[in-house]
Amino acid sequence: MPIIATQGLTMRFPGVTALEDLTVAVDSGVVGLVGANGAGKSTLIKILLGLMPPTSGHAAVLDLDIHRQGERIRERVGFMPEYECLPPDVSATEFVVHMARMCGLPPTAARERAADTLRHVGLYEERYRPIGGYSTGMRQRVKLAQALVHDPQLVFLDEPTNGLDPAGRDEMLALIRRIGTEFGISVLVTSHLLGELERVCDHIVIIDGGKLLRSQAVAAFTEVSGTLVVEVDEGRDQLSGKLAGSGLAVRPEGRFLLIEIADESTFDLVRDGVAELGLRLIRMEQHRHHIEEVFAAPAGPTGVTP
Ligand SMILES: Nc1ncnc2c1ncn2[C@@H]1O[C@H](COP(=O)(O)OP(=O)(O)OP(=O)(O)O)[C@@H](O)[C@H]1O
Repeated sequence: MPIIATQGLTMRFPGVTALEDLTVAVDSGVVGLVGANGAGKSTLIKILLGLMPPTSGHAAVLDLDIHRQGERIRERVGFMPEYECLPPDVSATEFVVHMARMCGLPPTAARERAADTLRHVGLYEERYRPIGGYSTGMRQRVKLAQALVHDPQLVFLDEPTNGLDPAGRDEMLALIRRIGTEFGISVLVTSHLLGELERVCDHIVIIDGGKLLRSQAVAAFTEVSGTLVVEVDEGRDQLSGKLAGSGLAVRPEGRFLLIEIADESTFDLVRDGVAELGLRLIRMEQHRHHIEEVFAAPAGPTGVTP
């Protein structure tokens, strides 16, 4: 059963079409929704939560109809909004307990769930301090905790890495991956950065101007290429010369040597070359495509998969 399925979903605001004839289905796991600012990501989330009826088309979330079963969808789906929505003068604990109570949990269960969830998202002693004094990273964690506190089957995370520094982004992305794997909760996460979602998602949906550009498993985007990446501690140029002399197509790129894999013997030639020169091999692995490279290339016959 797909966790999300849309059929001809269209949303028109006066003067702007936010979504246009969007038909897509995704299975459980960590799903990335990528698009530039204004592509229609937040609009799609609001429609999927049953908060805003589309102009036309249909959609189901966890097999529940957005037109008729919005309330049941919201019982089973957590939502982390993009915008700032936290009260500054209460603590994270008070806020998340309140949200758990709003979801129908009795007082003791709400307190226990809130404590567990805040710990899972990495908020410890600071959870007793007013939210007003929190960093952006801490606020994002509180928003995430309130989305998870009622133990949903699926969470929608709208731009969770927004405003975070590189270390904060990495931590948030790792947390999102854990939600999908350790906690077993499916995730729909939006970002305008394709590269960061590639790292944590099983499947990527790309929209542009409200239209579906691509929907594909990440593994299919990042299939291994015919290039071998080799890194040695020192002696990169020496090795490059030796391998070229053995008939391999070699080119340096930064600290690495990129070598075209002719056949199985390529691996042996590299191993022997490194050993004969007495170099220290740090890395030898088959290069993987990144999603961004796929998009930089002109669309081939299999380019668009609606
Ligand atoms: N309530 C509204 N009334 C009018 N236009 C709207 C409304 N909500 C969204 N839009 C427009 O619809 C388009 C899609 O907006 P949406 O917020 O869904 O994009 P997004 O991909 O989430 O972008 P961002 O990352 O900037 O939030 C934009 O052109 C936006 O201005």
